[in-house]
Amino acid sequence: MTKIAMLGLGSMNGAILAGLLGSGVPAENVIGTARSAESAQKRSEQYGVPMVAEEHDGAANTTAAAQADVVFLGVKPHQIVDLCREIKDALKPETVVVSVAAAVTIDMMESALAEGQPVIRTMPNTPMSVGEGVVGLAAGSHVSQEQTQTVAELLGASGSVHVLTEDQIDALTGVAGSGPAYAFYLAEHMAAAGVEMGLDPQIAADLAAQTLYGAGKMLVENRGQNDAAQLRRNVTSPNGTTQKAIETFDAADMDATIRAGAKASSSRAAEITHQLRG
Ligand SMILES: NC(=O)C1=CN([C@@H]2O[C@H](COP(=O)(O)OP(=O)(O)OC[C@H]3O[C@@H](n4cnc5c(N)ncnc54)[C@H](O)[C@@H]3O)[C@@H](O)[C@H]2O)C=CC1
Ligand SMILES: O=C(O)[C@@H]1CCC=N1
Repeated sequence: MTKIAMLGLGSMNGAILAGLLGSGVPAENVIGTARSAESAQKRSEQYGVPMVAEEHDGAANTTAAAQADVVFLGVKPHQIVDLCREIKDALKPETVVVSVAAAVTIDMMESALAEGQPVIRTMPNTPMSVGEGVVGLAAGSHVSQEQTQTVAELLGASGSVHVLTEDQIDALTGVAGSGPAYAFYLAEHMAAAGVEMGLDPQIAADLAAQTLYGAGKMLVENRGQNDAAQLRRNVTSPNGTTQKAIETFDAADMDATIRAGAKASSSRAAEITHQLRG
């Protein structure tokens, strides 16, 4: 069975790991690393996988990477290239290096690794932790179809996988990578409105959460039949309550604001790429 190393087991790698474990990958086939001993201890208790802290063992990343068939890089974008350099000589030639980082390009990683090392750039989102994620995947120059398939299958257990060209990854970041935050933002403010109108905060939060969950489920189950606009129209009675809410959103240009926000996320990814190139 595929041996997996998760270097930098924080929020995003943790979300992927939760999905992997939920899909039946045995915990003993995974090894994780974190910077601090405290964080390693916490993640080990959370997921039941062996963890090594860089703070305790300077060779934590190389030791973990050397054992793996697939290595997930889950550190911050500005740390990815250094981490590639660090593990370069420890990797088996056929080990696939999978980055989850925004903005770090395949060529940046390939240049920091041994010639011919397979690299896959992904952009996942945190709902992978509950098996409902989205992940975009772009394969580097030295990745076989079988290797892409192996990684797509690992990730596919926790969400829908879209194989894209690398120049489409930033767009996916703007819609889906950052997207859960847009939904949480909506939930925050729907609940706040409920509290302002006199509801108990816990009840208001539950109403917002369940409404977004139910609406999301309807969107998914109606794919190919009724799109988001049609489902919205189905809720909107002429001259009724929903119409008033949507008119209020339109008057504030919320449609344009949401598009601008998603594009700003995508542009920020491109800007970070530019900064990382120096
Ligand atoms: N949080 C999110 O929703 C998403 C994050 N990402 C990407 O995931 C990456 C990580 O982001 P988060 O998980 O949010 O950050 P995080 O801070 O939760 O996780 C980073 C982890 O890396 C560890 N770390 C730092 N330096 C290390 C080193 N030298 N060796 C081993 N471990 C080290 C830290 O201890 C921490 O556990 C970023 O590159 C980000 O672009 C991608 C999609 C979504
Ligand atoms: O905010 C970020 O930079 C990361 C990448 C996509 C979602 N979170």
